[in-house]
Amino acid sequence: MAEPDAGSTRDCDVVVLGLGPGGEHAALKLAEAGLDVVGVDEALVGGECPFWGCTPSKLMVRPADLLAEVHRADRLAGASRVTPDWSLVAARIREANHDWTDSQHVEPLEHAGVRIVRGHGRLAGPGVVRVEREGLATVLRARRGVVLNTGTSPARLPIPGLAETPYWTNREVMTITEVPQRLVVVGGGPNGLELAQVFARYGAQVTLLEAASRIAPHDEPEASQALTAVLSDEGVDVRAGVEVERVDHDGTFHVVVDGETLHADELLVVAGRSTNLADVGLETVGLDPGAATVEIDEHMRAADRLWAIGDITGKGAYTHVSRYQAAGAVADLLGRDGPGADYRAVSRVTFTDPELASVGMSEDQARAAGLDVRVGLAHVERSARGWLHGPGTTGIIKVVEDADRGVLVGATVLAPYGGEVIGMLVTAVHAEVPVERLRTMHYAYPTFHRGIEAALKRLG
Ligand SMILES: Cc1cc2nc3c(=O)[nH]c(=O)nc-3n(C[C@H](O)[C@H](O)[C@H](O)COP(=O)(O)OP(=O)(O)OC[C@H]3O[C@@H](n4cnc5c(N)ncnc54)[C@H](O)[C@@H]3O)c2cc1C
Ligand SMILES: NC(=O)c1ccc[n+]([C@@H]2O[C@H](COP(=O)([O-])OP(=O)(O)OC[C@H]3O[C@@H](n4cnc5c(N)ncnc54)[C@H](O)[C@@H]3O)[C@@H](O)[C@H]2O)c1
Repeated sequence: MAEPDAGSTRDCDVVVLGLGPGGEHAALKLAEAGLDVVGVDEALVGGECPFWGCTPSKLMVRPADLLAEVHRADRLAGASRVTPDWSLVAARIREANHDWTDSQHVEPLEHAGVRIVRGHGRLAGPGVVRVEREGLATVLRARRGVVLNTGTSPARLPIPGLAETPYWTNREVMTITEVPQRLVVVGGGPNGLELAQVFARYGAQVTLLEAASRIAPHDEPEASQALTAVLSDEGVDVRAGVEVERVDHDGTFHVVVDGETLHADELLVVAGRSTNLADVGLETVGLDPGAATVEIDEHMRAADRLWAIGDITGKGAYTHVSRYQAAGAVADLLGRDGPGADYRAVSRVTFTDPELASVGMSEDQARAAGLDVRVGLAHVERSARGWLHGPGTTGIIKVVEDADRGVLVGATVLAPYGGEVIGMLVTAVHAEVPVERLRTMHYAYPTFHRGIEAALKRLG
């Protein structure tokens, strides 16, 4: 469908400003429901996840895990040999995202009737969006309202010298064709952990720098500790509680950390994200333009004729949260009754090997919320399946109970397939299944999820 002429004014039912995973889904569903929808994006339709986030990073994780498995085969199956070849990884990423073009995202939208407008969009009052491209402005007037889904960008760290160097963010690293020999990674969150392990497995000498006192600082300390041991065993130099004082580049990166200078061929900074809210006209709808996130109610309403979804809402910077909120906003825009958004059982998975998965509250968060907390901890390597699985098996399962109510409010699984094992704990937290019922159910032998029974037995 033709793009509305730049320089024109156009009426429609809904404008979706920012087409990340949530915006894309909302635009599609609203158009399929018969509304006249305009979708606006200044870059690639589909957002961060398919082009520079989830998909390419997992296309790196999968082959890196295979390399590790082949090495483990030596001890379990027989001598094996593999020659790491990054060109296969790079080619698969390029193929998956059509060489960083977005026709595979645009076509289904246009097929459903969504009109795509390219350019930088700003709110210009309730239900109005002004899009600018190459000096021309298009004004979109939405009868029902605007869905805001502008997402995030890599946080800019105020480290002296850094901005003058050609360091990598998640954008550049997804396009590389060669693995550097020496890599420094700044940030020990999900991004840094996944990528540090990938590059170490592909032969890079990796140093991982985390400012907090431990990597994965938002996860359970037992998981951080176990994951630190895993990465260290694989040769990653894990340094937590450190400060990067300065960065210089003269063909080589020189990274000053607590007085010591590290030298690296590449520097990857994945130390958090900033929401894209500074220049979207929040003030024109009565919202604070300096806010880090947009406050929403349980139907994703943020202001008069404005719905907000995705990372900008601060409810969990994950693709599945963005899609979940999109579904809620669509239902509200279409006047359909439905349950309000519920974030008690948001799950998240860091795709290291073993996978670090969690749901709901950590022990510290539950205590801070004033709950009467009991925790149970089981070690994966001490379980039957852990022992059978052999090398590469380490981890924990930790459950957090609200003892007053006798239900789980959170859980963490660090284990092979941890992202799958967490599934039943998500159900337990979401549906508030009584711990007594969880304790008396069947757990197949010998599975990883059987470790949940062991953790439940230790609640105390
Ligand atoms: C390396 C990496 C790995 C990740 N891995 C995972 C994972 O495994 N699982 C997971 O659940 N999540 C993962 N995430 C997070 C996930 O990518 C995001 O949560 C997801 O993309 C949802 O973002 P969003 O819907 O808020 O919008 P985004 O994906 O950020 O998209 C926002 C869109 O809005 C556009 N835009 C912004 N401002 C404007 C404007 N003013 N005008 C017009 N257009 C605008 C942008 O161009 C962009 O297309 C990862 C993130 C990164 C960086
Ligand atoms: N598997 C997944 O679901 C997945 C994977 C990657 C990213 N993500 C999402 O993307 C978002 C961004 O991930 P991320 O890992 O880039 O950010 P993050 O904010 O989750 O973690 C960044 C880490 O960098 C550290 N840090 C900040 N400043 C630092 C400094 N100056 N020096 C050293 N360390 C510093 C922080 O303490 C933190 O541990 C996350 O919110 C996450 O939701 C999800």
